[in-house]
Amino acid sequence: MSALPKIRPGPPRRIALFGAGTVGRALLERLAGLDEPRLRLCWLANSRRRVGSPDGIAPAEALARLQQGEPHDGSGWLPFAPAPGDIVVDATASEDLAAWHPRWLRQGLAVVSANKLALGGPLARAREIQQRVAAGGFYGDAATVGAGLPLLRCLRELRAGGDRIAGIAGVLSGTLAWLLDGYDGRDAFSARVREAVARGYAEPDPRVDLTGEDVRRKLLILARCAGRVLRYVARLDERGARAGLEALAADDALALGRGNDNRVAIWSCRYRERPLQIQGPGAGAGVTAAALLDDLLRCLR
Ligand SMILES: NC(=O)C1=CN([C@@H]2O[C@H](COP(=O)(O)OP(=O)(O)OC[C@H]3O[C@@H](n4cnc5c(N)ncnc54)[C@H](OP(=O)(O)O)[C@@H]3O)[C@@H](O)[C@H]2O)C=CC1
Ligand SMILES: N[C@@H](CC=O)C(=O)O
Repeated sequence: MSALPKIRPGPPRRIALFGAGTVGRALLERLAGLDEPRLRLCWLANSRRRVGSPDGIAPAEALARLQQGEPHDGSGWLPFAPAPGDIVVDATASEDLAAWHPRWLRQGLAVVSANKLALGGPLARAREIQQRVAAGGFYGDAATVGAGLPLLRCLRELRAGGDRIAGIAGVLSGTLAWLLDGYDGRDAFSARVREAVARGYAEPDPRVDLTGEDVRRKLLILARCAGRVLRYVARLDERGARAGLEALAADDALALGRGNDNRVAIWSCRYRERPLQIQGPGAGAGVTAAALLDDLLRCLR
């Protein structure tokens, strides 16, 4: 058994915490119990109010101080000149704040996020975050998938060891797992959903859980971490027809198209080992109108 890693000694790191809901409050409780002088809470905001103090805010008093705080516009702007070593914690589900993550990293700040919209959102943003981390930035994403289960860490360690991730399957929604576990249809499902919200399992908007959007975000984060790309693939074979999201290896034939490309592989008696492939823009007025004109001209033949 190895010894617990030592936390490096050093000056206090200032923390700016965005979000004082289920997760933000639980973090404040943990900070209050930790009594770690090197983590100094200096800034706290919810969507309406903010409170800041360069000398630090006692985590146990932070929520009471937030109630008296000044109005907050919901942006990720920090009221102090950010210094390297400062840490921003995003415990919101705010798209506006997710857009700040690359900007915070550019400012030299460390970012710790429970918000899945940064790594599970637009590709350009996720890529910039990955590039900043590769260049030495710190981005803590453990809470974004599995609420801290060592999933992303495990994938990274496998890949660092030269492994190639061939597939991932999982039950990734705590809310859906809890809603379906033992449900016998006797109680109203809506009452069960309300209880999942009260238990703090659900997203700020529980429709994000119920529609599968939360799982899609997590799958995207996992796929990006595993070096795979997501494509919505239609398959037709002797087992039947199906369509859905698939995580493909980056060099998979179906993953290579760009933009609005359709890419189709056809297996036949003739093309048994390597499929015949057709690729090109699969949507747009110009190409569609040209196809109509092709058919019109064929009528003349
Ligand atoms: N609950 C869970 O088990 C888990 C949650 N997560 C993630 O953690 C995040 C937070 O979830 P949870 O705590 O349950 O959600 P809550 O709805 O309980 O809390 C969200 C908090 O974010 C605040 N907020 C929203 N927009 C802004 C903004 N622009 N600036 C500052 N604060 C803002 C809200 O303010 P206000 O109070 O004013 O509305 C609220 O305090 C989500 O991204 C979720 O996906 C990740 C893993 C597990
Ligand atoms: N709403 C999410 C919370 C964790 O990410 C879930 O139910 O899994």
